[in-house]
Amino acid sequence: MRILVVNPNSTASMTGRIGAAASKVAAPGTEIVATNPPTGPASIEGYYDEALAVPGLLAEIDRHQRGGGIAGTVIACFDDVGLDAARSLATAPVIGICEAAMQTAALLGGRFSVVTTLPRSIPALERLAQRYGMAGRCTIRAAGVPVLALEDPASGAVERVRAEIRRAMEQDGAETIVLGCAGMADLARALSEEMGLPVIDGVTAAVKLVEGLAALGLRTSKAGGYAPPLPKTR
Ligand SMILES: O=C(O)C[C@H]1NC(=O)NC1=O
Repeated sequence: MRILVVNPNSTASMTGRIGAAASKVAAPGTEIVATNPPTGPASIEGYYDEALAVPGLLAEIDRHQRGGGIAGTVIACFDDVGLDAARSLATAPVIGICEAAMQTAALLGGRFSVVTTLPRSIPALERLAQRYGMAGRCTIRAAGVPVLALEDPASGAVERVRAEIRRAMEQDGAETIVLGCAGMADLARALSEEMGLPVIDGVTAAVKLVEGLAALGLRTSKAGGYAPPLPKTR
């Protein structure tokens, strides 16, 4: 099967790391097609960037869907940007990494903490926690690093993520940790071992969810809100 993993921001190096993390967990026979829009925000840090990223995201999904053979799509941005629109456009399942990570955390423990990048992203993620029924069992924190600092090994960003995870474990009673940025996808396994508790990345969790849904032959329902977009005729 082929799984489309779309990084909605336009930073190709981040897409490369996301695609590599996804490929590492993909089952034999699963091909990961990692892509990003050619234009749009280089990183998504708050509501304005989210809105700007949606047209490019939908164009990438449409382009690859027309090519055929896509078993499912992962929206590789922790803000789950454009998720409902993408589910309306797509025929196969569409999984946002925030929803995938939070649902996975709920299967592995009680309270969990999300560690994202900047404080300005926290309100949007709190809204998603409400939407996904997780608000009562999660704390959302920010490490205070710009998204693109994760692209620079010399930035100290990973150290700040580590320190915020430790604070979550000490202060929040976190039983699991969710990495709140697609740019952290390649950190989860090492951090799980280092911290001694499950550290969950939404990219890899979403890939396995898509594989499972595809294996069950399940697709997004078109019976209601996710019905295909209507042509606009006057
Ligand atoms: O705000 C964040 O860190 C999350 C989000 N921004 C982005 O460009 N990719 C992300 O996963």
